[in-house]
Amino acid sequence: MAPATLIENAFVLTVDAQRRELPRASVLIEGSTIVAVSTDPIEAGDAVRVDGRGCVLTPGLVNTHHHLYQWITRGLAADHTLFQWLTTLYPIWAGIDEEALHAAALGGLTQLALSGCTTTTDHHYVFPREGGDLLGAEIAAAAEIGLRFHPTRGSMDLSEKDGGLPPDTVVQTIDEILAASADAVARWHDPSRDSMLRIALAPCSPFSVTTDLLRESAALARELGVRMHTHLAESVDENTYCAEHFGSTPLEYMESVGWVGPDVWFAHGVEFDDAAIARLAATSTGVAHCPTSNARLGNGICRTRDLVDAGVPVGLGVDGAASNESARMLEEAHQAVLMARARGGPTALTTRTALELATRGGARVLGREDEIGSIEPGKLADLVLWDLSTVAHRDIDDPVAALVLGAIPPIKASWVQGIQVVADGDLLTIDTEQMTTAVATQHRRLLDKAR
Ligand SMILES: Nc1nc2[nH]c(O)nc2c(=O)[nH]1
Repeated sequence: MAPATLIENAFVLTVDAQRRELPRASVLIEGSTIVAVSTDPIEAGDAVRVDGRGCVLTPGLVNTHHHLYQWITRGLAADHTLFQWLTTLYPIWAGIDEEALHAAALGGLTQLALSGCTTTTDHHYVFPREGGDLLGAEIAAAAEIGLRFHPTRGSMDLSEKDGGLPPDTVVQTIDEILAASADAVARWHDPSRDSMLRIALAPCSPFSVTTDLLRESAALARELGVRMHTHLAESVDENTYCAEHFGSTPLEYMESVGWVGPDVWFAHGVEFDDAAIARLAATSTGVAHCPTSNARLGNGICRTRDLVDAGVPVGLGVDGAASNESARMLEEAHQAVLMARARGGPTALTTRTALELATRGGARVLGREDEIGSIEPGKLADLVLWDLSTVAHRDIDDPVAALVLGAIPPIKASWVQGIQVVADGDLLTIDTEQMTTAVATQHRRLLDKAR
């Protein structure tokens, strides 16, 4: 068990139910859990002491949408629409294998950890025949880095020849997908309170999977007690596809196949209309808002204000690094504010709401609001101590403004499950130089394979 740790004299943004902000407070971690939060001195015996002066302590950020494999295909199809971008990249992604995914995941997870993320999901949906144990490779990477991980067993079964978007090389049969999904849950899913690893099922998008796969994946997920995730309402082209193929909007289609409820979350939701927002709220279906990716692909701006006002569970997501080359978690809070205000004016999203979406909002989307997402006794010790003493931050008096509107501050320390992962801006858990070399090698290898 990790030694007790006392973080002292930090500005603590609890993001708890009262949204308490404690200018000079201490937090005591014992084992995996926060045991005390106080503005009075905490008796901590021989706990390791961390000086939080000049720093702000937040809950660890929760990333609700990613495609880690894309770390090794950044910067391609830079000026394309979503459908053009996908059809350009599918043939390259068709070469992904265990080795490539392991390196890519280490790269993407490092970027997340160094931008304040302590829990991330991943939507892995490309399973080429010769790829090997792909989910196992990214699960190993997350364990090496030490992040709490919610990977999804993604899937595609509708290729171009059957009216879908992807080529034959990257789709599987329903039987293969369902067997692999059940196997992934049996091998890895840990439903316990302090779980570091939970699996969800995630057919890719309305234009890359069959209706049967959606129905059967939902039935299997509910039988196994795991969550469900997919891309939805991301672009106008997807609206057109759903209108032409199903005679409905994306959400009407998903609802018709059992895909709404508190165990479902959708990535993007740019195109949700008033009726969709009302249905999402009524069914407690979650949304992963990915502002940078939506802008990078020119898809538009999600109606965050309306989703939040309606009571929809909303978290933030960096999305894959092929559509968000930066893929830094705190940056999504910044972008969420900018995009909401570009769409809805200066009051459309406050900096504090953006911080909430990045923390307790994401925890709710992943069904972990009782365990992570705020700083309070009894919650798991997933914490980030941001150094606001730099020239970029120290004269911004409001720490939330400094964090959400300012440059991404260095991380003095972060903890996942009470174990320190980052110290003074560097990962403690892996050799980042070695990782950088492996990423470059795998990037080259994957592009060469596609030639
Ligand atoms: N932003 C993204 N949208 C997608 N839709 C789909 O089917 N795949 C993707 C993806 O990788 N990124």
